Amino acid sequence: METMIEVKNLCKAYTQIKAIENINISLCRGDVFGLLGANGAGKSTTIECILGTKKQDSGTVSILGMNPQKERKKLFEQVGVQFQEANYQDKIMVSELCEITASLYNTCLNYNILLKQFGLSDKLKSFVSDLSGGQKQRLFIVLALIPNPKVVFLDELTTGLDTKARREVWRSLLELKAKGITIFLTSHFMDEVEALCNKIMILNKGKNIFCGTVQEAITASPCENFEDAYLWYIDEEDENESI
Ligand SMILES: Nc1ncnc2c1ncn2[C@@H]1O[C@H](COP(=O)(O)OP(=O)(O)OP(=O)(O)O)[C@@H](O)[C@H]1O
Repeated sequence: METMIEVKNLCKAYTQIKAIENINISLCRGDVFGLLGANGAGKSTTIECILGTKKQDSGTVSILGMNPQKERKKLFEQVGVQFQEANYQDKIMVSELCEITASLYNTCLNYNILLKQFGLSDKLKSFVSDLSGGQKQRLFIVLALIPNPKVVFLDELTTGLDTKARREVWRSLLELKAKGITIFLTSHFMDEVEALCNKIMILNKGKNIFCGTVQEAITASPCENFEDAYLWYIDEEDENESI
């Protein structure tokens, strides 16, 4: 199986705390990986170190066989990233933002098709600033997909989306998975993780406390469903710490 993302012994500390410690992740073509953990567990730090926008203290990262800090330009032709808060000028239309994004890449998908897929066709001539929170979130996923990436990073995938929009995003992502795209996502919703991810990692205070499939997580816990199992892992860890 072709390895798309390989992270070895990734560590990063800030002045006050060790944000992540010895994180190892290996993802193949078509994997949908969910990085889970409470607020402050270290998910964003992990993603930023993997993308090379933060420098790790130690450990190595390879995406599509490239070093994200050294081969940025070449690598990011093939990697899509969903930004939580994009920096765009105030009065820009959806079509203009898509056009500008497309102009950054050598090869692109037709953004009109992507907008349709994510239910935004009728917003083509709207200002981005006039979109609802959920519409913006979907637009950011579209922007991440414009370069026709082999790997996409989606941070807090469906935060702020209504039930129907979430289901539509899931459906679109499963289509991407079927095409062999590797998806790295973070989410606070266990139903979403269950529906999409074939591999998960639970972080607690920067440490990997579980890595495997959703089913393995349930089986290795005393719980019957994934959300209970997730909470059990985190509580278990916190209790061990306080002993
Ligand atoms: N620039 C920074 N300087 C100092 N500490 C930081 C910095 N960024 C993050 N931290 C700390 O590192 C820890 C991990 O933060 P991180 O943002 O990676 O967590 P997260 O899992 O993404 O959280 P959330 O779900 O709230 O987005 C937290 O304790 C946070 O306070």
